[in-house]
Amino acid sequence: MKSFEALFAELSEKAATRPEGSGTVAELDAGVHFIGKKVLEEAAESWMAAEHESKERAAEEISQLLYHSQVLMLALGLTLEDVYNHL
Ligand SMILES: N=c1c2ncn([C@@H]3O[C@H](COP(=O)(O)OP(=O)(O)OP(=O)(O)O)[C@@H](O)[C@H]3O)c2ncn1[C@@H]1O[C@H](COP(=O)(O)O)[C@@H](O)[C@H]1O
Repeated sequence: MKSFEALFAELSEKAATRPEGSGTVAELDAGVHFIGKKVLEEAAESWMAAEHESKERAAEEISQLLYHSQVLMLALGLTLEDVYNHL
């Protein structure tokens, strides 16, 4: 199991070292407009899974929403603290 902080550390490392085959690097290269659409898509899929599917499916979609949100943060150069400051 991976925590939100551990995932962000992993993705930050990928963004810095740009390993071959990383989906995160590909998504960062695609840019904020592309990443924003992924965030919106996963938000919609989380909602649909919550209303019409199972708790397990909703958890899966929410995990993807968190992942794409972190990629958006990286694309903007935001840290976890930048976001936590608003919680
Ligand atoms: N948690 C995730 C994660 N969640 C989602 N995704 C990506 O987001 C895609 C899901 O969006 P899609 O729209 O393609 O999927 P979909 O067809 O809508 O699928 P569903 O939403 O219907 O299930 C997946 O194919 C992955 O590419 C993720 N990619 C990576 N991670 C984590 O990030 C780490 C680094 O990944 P890489 O950069 O690829 O090495 C990995 O170790 C993982 O832990």
